Amino acid sequence: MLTPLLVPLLTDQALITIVVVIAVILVVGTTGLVVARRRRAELPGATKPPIEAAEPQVGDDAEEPRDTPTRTLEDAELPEAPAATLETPESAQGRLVRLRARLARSQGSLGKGLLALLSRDKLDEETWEDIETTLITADVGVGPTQELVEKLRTRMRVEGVGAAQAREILREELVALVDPSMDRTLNVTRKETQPAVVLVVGVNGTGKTTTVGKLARVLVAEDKHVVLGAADTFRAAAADQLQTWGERVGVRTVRGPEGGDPASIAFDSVKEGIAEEADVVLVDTAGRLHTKTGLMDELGKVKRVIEKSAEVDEVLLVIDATTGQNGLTQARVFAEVIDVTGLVLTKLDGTAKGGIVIAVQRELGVPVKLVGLGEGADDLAPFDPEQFVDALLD
Ligand SMILES: Nc1nc2c(ncn2[C@@H]2O[C@H](COP(=O)(O)OP(=O)(O)OP(=O)(O)O)[C@@H](O)[C@H]2O)c(=O)[nH]1
Repeated sequence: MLTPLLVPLLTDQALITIVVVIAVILVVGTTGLVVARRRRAELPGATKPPIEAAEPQVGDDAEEPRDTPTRTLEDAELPEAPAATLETPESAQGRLVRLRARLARSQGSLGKGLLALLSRDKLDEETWEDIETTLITADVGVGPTQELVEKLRTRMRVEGVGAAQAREILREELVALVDPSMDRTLNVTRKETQPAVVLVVGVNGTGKTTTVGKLARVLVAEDKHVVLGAADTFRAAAADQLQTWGERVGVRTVRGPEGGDPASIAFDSVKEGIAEEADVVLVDTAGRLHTKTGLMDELGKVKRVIEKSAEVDEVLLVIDATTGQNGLTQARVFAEVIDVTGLVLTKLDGTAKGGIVIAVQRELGVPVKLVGLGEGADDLAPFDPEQFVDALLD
């Protein structure tokens, strides 16, 4: 410390030097304190965006010494992975019973309308004409309508009139018309060395992809090992849509590039099914206008290519029940290019024209095996003639 006595003894130069030294010490000290505080404020937890590290140059020291302990996986906090919860699909049995109310709601005008007419005290010509109109309006088709009216006329004449008889006779004749003798079993049983292969076809928008997804759930509920083939390479979102359906129940989807060759994806999915020893491979195909010959021919190719490695056990044609007579025309054209083994009638919940079940079976001689009764994941049911007719008359 300089005393007032010593000050006069120092030269001006020495005095300036001492003042400068003291000033430098003060500046360095203050800066050090500020830096230390800032560092503390930047410790983890601060929400500052990360600053991109400048490339290290030759001679630069590494920021952390090499002996700093490396954080192990246990130490690092990882973001929590979303739990992959698989859904448990409803078993196929009893689905139609659950969906009966929905069917009754949409088809009420057909069943209950017929019943009301038949229960009249007097069945005159006008009433029979009304019965015919009700059936035709519900898309039963001209042939089956005339057949049914003929039978009802005879039986009502012989067995008498009245609400109770009318209901019983109508029920029996409708069931006969829907034909319970047709084999509606889905061929989804694995053979010794290969999975069952199901090809799903139809016009765009009828509900093919949705049906494949729903069907996968039906099969998973039966403990079957399923592989999905996304051979709809035409609609960009179809493969994603299918994959999402599969992931919900732990089913793998084989897919290819957008716009790729559907036949090669179908082939790959069957190959995968064989390798995984799957029970069933479900192949979704692109929707196509039945009027476009080239696209229709492509379907034949898809089937032939699959058959190089496995038999195709089911070709399910998906028909949108709301399209009425147009659905019938589609069915006819598809049946010409590929052997359809079963029909799926979708959107029966959205139309009163349930008579299409009868008409389309007649047209193709192929049974309706499944019906779609809503957009819900388990709203696809095996078709049962008796339950169907009961729902109409409820
Ligand atoms: N209400 C109702 N909607 C259904 C049913 N089945 C399918 N849909 C709906 O119909 C629409 C079309 O279904 P998709 O499965 O995409 O049809 P797609 O035939 O695969 O269509 P493309 O790939 O364009 O050929 C979707 O909105 C489905 O939710 C059903 O049974 N009832």
